[in-house]
Amino acid sequence: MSGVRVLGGEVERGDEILTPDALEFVAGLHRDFAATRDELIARRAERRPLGFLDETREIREGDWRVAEAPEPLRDRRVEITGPTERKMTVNALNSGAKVWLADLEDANTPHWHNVVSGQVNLYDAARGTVEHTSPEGKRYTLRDDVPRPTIVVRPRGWHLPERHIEIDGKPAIGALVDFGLHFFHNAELGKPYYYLPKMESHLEARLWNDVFTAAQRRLGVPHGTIRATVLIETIPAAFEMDEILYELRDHASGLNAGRWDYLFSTIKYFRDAGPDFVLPDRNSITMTVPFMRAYTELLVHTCHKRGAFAMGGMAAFIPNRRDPEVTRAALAKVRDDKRREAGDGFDGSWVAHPDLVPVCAEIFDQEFADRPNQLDELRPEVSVTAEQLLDFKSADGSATRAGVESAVDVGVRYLLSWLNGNGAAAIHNLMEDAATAEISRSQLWQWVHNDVVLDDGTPVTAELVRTVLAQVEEKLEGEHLDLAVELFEQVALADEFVDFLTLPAYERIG
Ligand SMILES: CC(=O)SCCNC(=O)CCNC(=O)[C@H](O)C(C)(C)COP(=O)(O)OP(=O)(O)OC[C@H]1O[C@@H](n2cnc3c(N)ncnc32)[C@H](O)[C@@H]1OP(=O)(O)O
Ligand SMILES: O=CC(=O)O
Ligand SMILES: [Mg+2]
Repeated sequence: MSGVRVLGGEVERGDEILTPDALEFVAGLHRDFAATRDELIARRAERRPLGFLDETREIREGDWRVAEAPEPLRDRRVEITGPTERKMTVNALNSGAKVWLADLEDANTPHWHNVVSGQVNLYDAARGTVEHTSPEGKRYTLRDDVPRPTIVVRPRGWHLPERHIEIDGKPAIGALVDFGLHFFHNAELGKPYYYLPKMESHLEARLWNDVFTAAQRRLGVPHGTIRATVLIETIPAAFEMDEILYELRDHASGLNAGRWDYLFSTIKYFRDAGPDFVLPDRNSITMTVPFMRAYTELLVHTCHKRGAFAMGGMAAFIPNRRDPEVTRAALAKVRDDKRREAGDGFDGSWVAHPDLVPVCAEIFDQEFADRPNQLDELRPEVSVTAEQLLDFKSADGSATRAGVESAVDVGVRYLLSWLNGNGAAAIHNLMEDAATAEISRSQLWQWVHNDVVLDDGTPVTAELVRTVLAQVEEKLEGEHLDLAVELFEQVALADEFVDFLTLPAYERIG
């Protein structure tokens, strides 16, 4: 295992995951692909003018399809997402969903402990041996009377390092650590399925495809065993849906409309582009706003033309078992969201909480009748232009004081949770994770840097944000509060826009 050093501390059963052979496997992927990954990350900073690419016209106009879905991925009508913490792993597997998106990304803080224990839990989950006893003595075991979801793992995006593993003197790449360790230990079970986050181009999809091809060859796994669903959750990727599927066509199983990161990416890409690109308060940008609708319509159309699954996204409303009124409102809103997606042709959707599984199932059951999906809904009438995707003026609403206060409050609370190791949190009855927190802070950055004036006539300045930040700090407490406030100020206000809030935050955790 020359050239590989594990710098992270001991984690229970970590030796079963961080074996010399597994680390050698990850290092092999790193040596082959790190340079390309670095180049592609650097390319992102160019922020080219957006439009459908001339050089790939033949791919868009060509007649090709992705590989047919394997049996465990033919019916994806309800996918529950969640971190790979042990209790939640058991709960997700018992939830009745068709798929569990085991999240090493938006819902996870990549503390070394979470990275390694997440792999332990995934190992046990894949083998049906996961169980847990809570500190209060409650036993969690897998139920025999509920069909077990197919597990689809979401590794970190290309941007995050994993500095607890050093390869040839450099930090490892989070994406290759998460994928590599999972594939190495679980490929033999025949269902290495992944969700791929935050890509910005088909060249990044080509990189994943090359990683998959190499990984399968090295372990003697047949080409095409891996299946990946790509999140279309950045604005540049919306212009390359066909191309992304094409690059991954032997391994592709679908695209997902990751609405929260998509909004974040939109704000980030056009953060300094002037008033036509400024978005109003987060809660006024719903999925029926024309530019968001253009995105989901194009996604369903593209997927079904290519035989790929179109997966819906996350409504952030979550039930509260202690508050029936909150639960009733959340269920109604989630039901509306899933109804729209099912009617638009999606093949299934995401839920954040076990109590939402039946709601989503009911809607898609009705829509599918006796079909396992609706790949046959080709939506030939859909035609989406670049102008429609970029028509941000189509979002009605304004920037408000409540919007500023909520962005600061949610952003700081989320960072506090993240620093404490919980990458997803219920805040004011909404699911908040890395993607939604990115919207909070990037929106403030955009408003401050574009001289936005609130609907009550107040200009949004750094000073205003700092004043609200001080008020929020007063209300909160917790071990890492100072750090959460400091990080929030940096990611919301620093002159040089921070690409991802998780980058500086990661520097500060163990
Ligand atoms: C933008 C995106 O990327 S979306 C995808 C990423 N985000 C996510 O995956 C978020 C997933 N959801 C969650 O993490 C959680 O639901 C939260 C943090 C929002 C709320 O969690 P809690 O406050 O624990 O909710 P609540 O108290 O209602 O939970 C009730 C039970 O359901 C379990 N539960 C809640 N959500 C989940 C889930 N997603 N998966 C598995 N179990 C869950 C809890 O563990 C708890 O179990 P228990 O009764 O055995 O103790
Ligand atoms: O990952 C999903 C999103 O909405 O972001
Ligand atoms: Mg996301």
